[in-house]
Amino acid sequence: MYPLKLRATNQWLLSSSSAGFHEKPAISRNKTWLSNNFPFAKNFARKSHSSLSISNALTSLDFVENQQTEKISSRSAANACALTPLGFLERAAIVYGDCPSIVYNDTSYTWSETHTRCLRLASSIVSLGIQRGEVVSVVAPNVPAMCELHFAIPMSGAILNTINLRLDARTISLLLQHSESKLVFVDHQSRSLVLEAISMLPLNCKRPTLILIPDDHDHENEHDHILYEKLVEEGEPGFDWVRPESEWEPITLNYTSGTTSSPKGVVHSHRGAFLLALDSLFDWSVPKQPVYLWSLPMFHANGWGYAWALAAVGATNVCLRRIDAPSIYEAIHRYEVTHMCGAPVVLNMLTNYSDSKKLESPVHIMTAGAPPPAPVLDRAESLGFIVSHGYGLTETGGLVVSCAWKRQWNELSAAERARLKARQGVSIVGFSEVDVIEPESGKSVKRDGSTMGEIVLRGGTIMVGYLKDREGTSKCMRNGWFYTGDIGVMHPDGYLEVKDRSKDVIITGGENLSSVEVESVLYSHPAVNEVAVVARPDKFWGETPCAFVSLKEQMKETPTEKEIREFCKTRLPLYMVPRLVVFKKELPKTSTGKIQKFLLREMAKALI
Ligand SMILES: Nc1ncnc2c1ncn2[C@@H]1O[C@H](COP(=O)(O)OP(=O)(O)OP(=O)(O)O)[C@@H](O)[C@H]1O
Repeated sequence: MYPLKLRATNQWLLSSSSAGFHEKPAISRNKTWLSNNFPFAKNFARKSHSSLSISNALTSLDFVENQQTEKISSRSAANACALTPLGFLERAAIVYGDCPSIVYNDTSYTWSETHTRCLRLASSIVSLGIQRGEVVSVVAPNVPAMCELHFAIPMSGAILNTINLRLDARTISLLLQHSESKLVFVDHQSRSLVLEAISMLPLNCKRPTLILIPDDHDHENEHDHILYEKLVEEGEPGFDWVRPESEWEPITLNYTSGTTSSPKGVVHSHRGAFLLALDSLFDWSVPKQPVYLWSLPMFHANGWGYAWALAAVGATNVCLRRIDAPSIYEAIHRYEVTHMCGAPVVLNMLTNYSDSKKLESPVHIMTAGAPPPAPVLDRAESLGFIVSHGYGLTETGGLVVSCAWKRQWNELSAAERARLKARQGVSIVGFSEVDVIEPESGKSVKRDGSTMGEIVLRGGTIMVGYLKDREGTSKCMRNGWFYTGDIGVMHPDGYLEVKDRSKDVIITGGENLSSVEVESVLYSHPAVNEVAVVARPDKFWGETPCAFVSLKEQMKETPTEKEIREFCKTRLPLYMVPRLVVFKKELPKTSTGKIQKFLLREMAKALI
């Protein structure tokens, strides 16, 4: 376990030998931090002088390296400035200064206003006593403050921690305690939830200060708290924001969705966030000044990195408090939305919405977060959505694999196009590598589209590590790879396809069965709304597939279990056909919209 010291940015991942930490001279701390985290810094840690600061360190390191290699210096203060996505905002204020940055109900700002508001906020956060490297949390939906805080918090030198507002008070309390959060920005609708979470903190834990983000019309309870707009008003517009001294400094702490286990605290650096933001724009071919609808919660991995990336292209951020089909369609129409992101569950919701009609202009939608069934992709495209498909984890900062589309595929039938698009694809250009490996040997599996193995990744956007969890970090980051815990196949054309999470694979009669494949077939049934296939213990086969199905409400005739099984029998080998089909009104989901298969597995077990 890392005893977390968040007070100085370069202390945050120290090893447990930090008992005498405060007596150490600054350079010694920097050396420990650098050498703990970055292999290249090992030389520096051994050789550098004790009076150097971190920013000098890189220059000094090269100086030492260059002396050894007698090469011309390649890295200097002029070219080794820390990469950070925060600079996008300064540029946006110049290039797109009078263009819309954020729109939400009756509120709208320009990029110049957003820049000034973020500087003011950042200076107020510093005035509240927040130090470089301390954690500041946000519990809010996709409202303008959420966009601003993505810049303002790290511009104050603090680490941004967005918390999923659909969590319960107990979990939020645990996250606040784990992150040692000093300040919490709270949307007025989550106020009582967060107060309850704070009341659950252990007595010896210092309570974070609460900043209320009120609604335009709701002034109740305002007097109890520091108000968001007050921080904006009182802050310095010309604040010299706190730049990272090293690009490896943490910018954000994101907790995973908790689909398979308790949420893990994933830390990303300024460097990782910068690389991901630019690469994501490039990979999706996002043009300058798109109109982007915030249908993906920003609290989910910083909206897959787009919370920062959109400033680089001067986008209009269309904020949305409620994420449901009528609100999304209304916003698309009203603001002439060009781009949006959403998990497959959102695509499914949009395509099953009874009032949905063909879009007036095409909308680019990026989907990820769970396997998108081919029939859902097909339906979305027929409505006028241009769907792109990406794959990533909280640990990768956003989407690092995507189904790069080939022009010749446009000639194929709609069903074939959807089948190809349901594959996760290839590494995005600026990332490094994706592979599927045999667990025992670590060798790449055959590129035959059927041999399953674990998906591994490497690239500049992989997290720095899990907070206070050295063991968990080294478990998934080893042998030069990040181990995803996802099972996939590699197709002969080099495209990856996710088959399951390792915990969700069903082993029946010794055969590995992909629940995702069975689900995809069930999604093509006209009466099926949502489906999840899980393992059910079986004395003879070990496990058999059990399908949990929710049906579309508007169906006049509902299918029977036998009919659903017959439907599968004509499309799947017998061993993949669910032995049992359970109809449910709704399937249990995590707060990021992922079906909680572990709960369904327990239900399936109880059905024996
Ligand atoms: N395009 C995709 N297709 C299939 N699965 C995907 C896709 N994109 C993401 N995923 C799944 O989502 C996972 C990443 O989700 P996230 O980081 O939000 O947390 P989580 O894994 O759901 O939560 P926890 O790790 O706490 O269980 C991936 O490991 C993968 O299983």
